Amino acid sequence: MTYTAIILAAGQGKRMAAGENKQFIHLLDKPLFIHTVSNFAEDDWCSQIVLVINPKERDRIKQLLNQHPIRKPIVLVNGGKERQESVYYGLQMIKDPNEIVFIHDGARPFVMHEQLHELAYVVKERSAGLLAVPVTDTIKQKKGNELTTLDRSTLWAAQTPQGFRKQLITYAHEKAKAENYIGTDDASLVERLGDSVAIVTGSYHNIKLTMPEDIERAETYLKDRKMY
Ligand SMILES: Nc1ccn([C@@H]2O[C@H](COP(=O)(O)OP(=O)(O)OP(=O)(O)O)[C@@H](O)[C@H]2O)c(=O)n1
Ligand SMILES: C[C@](O)(CO)[C@H](O)COP(=O)(O)O
Repeated sequence: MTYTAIILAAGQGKRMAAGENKQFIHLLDKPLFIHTVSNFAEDDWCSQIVLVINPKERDRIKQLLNQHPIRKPIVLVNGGKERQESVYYGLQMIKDPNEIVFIHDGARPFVMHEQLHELAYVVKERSAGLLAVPVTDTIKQKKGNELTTLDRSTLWAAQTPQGFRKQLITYAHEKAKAENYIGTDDASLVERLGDSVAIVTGSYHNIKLTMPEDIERAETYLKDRKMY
């Protein structure tokens, strides 16, 4: 079985406050996005990679890809202002409506290949799925001054990759766009069609590097070399 990976790297990394897109932060020997792209390139089931980038960073990205050769075809695509727009532009590069497409944050370098394969099986059967983990904190909802506690046994923290048949996720994006809906992930766009999305239990190691504190944790994982 094979899939196409859309890897998103067109953000700004504001919360990381590195003074530039966090994708360029060096984790030990390589920039963050190179770790993520290499991880997918090393998965035999990944047939091609669509890397979504900020057009202003194209030259720098190409230079870094030359310095760190990737053993899979890579298509570079210009992203948009919002993550959702960036995904949409990435989807335009895939022609086969039945293709299994994994949408993945460039900021998550540690997803394990076994989980990619589990997700591919699920998408083949069910058309839509994502990696997620049960939340471990108690989650409070604050509306004005009123605090309520959500039932933790029903809560999952969504990760990426999120996988779909190309036709389904493209339709979900087009509908969201037409209705000015912006979701924080891609699965939510399919959920609002009334379609079901399957959960594959992921790993707590599949972190998204978001805040400065995440860098130390990521380097520890890389030193252990247990992650991929
Ligand atoms: N317009 C955008 C915004 C985000 N992303 C990508 O989507 C992923 C998840 O987004 P996030 O972690 O929020 O990254 P940033 O948007 O860069 O971070 P911040 O929200 O802190 O600015 C990242 O790999 C980011 O590069 C993207 O391709 N295009
Ligand atoms: C898609 C995602 O990684 C799932 O947890 C998350 O919603 C992305 O959010 P961000 O604010 O764009 O990082």
